[in-house]
Amino acid sequence: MKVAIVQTALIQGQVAENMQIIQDALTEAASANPDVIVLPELWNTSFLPENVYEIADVDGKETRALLSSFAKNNHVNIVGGSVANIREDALFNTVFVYDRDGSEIASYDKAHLFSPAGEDDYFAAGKDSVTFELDGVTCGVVTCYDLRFPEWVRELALADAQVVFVPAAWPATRNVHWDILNRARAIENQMYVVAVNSVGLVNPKGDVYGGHSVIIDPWGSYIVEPDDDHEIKVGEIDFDVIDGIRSKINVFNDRRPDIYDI
Ligand SMILES: O=C(O)CCC(=O)C(=O)O
Repeated sequence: MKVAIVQTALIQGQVAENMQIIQDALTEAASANPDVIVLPELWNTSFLPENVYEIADVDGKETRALLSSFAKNNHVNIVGGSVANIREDALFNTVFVYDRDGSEIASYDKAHLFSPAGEDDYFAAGKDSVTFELDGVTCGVVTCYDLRFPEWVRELALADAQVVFVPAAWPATRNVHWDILNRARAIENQMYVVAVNSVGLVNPKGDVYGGHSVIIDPWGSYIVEPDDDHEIKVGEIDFDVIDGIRSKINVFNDRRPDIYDI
């Protein structure tokens, strides 16, 4: 599975400009002929303008139209990062996923809202973990702060996810956490992690997003290395590597849910 990840800067609160940035990035990514394109978190509004509710996509209408037609026209799967999305008057941080026919095959609402930045003042939290099939491979998605909750990613592994996608808007000041947590989730769940962060935008709180988007294999090795360039990155996932590690050290056979209290 060839994966293209979009590590780009966004513009705070400027939905039309961000739409254009993402449309251009999709076009550039598609030129590498990938099987899947992955976008970062909250690419329509960025993280987190005060007027996010006013400028959010209602029922994901604009996002869905763009991603569905791009997926269909380019015959490519898209894990659509996330967008600020209003559903029944509540605001969610939602990932939409499309297959090569442009059909929406999944949507995921971020479950762990980043209260240190007040995300929970604006957004409603999702409560369902989600897996979906891309070209016959079971995949899952978590969004940014969700990465800090290993039990949430473990649920996806136990649902047989071979790849977990992590769209994010993760500040550069905590790149160390980001790097280590992504690797840990890949190693402990013996799966691939594809993590896609924005880069460079300075928001009103003074955060600079760190990039360091990566593809990590189940051994913890980088298929795409972390850096802070503004660019599309491409890497190949080899599913035999999952079988390889699980045939040597299989944590799923040896785990002891019978003695865990959580
Ligand atoms: O956990 C972190 O350090 C960053 C999380 C975050 O920025 C987010 O979830 O939007």
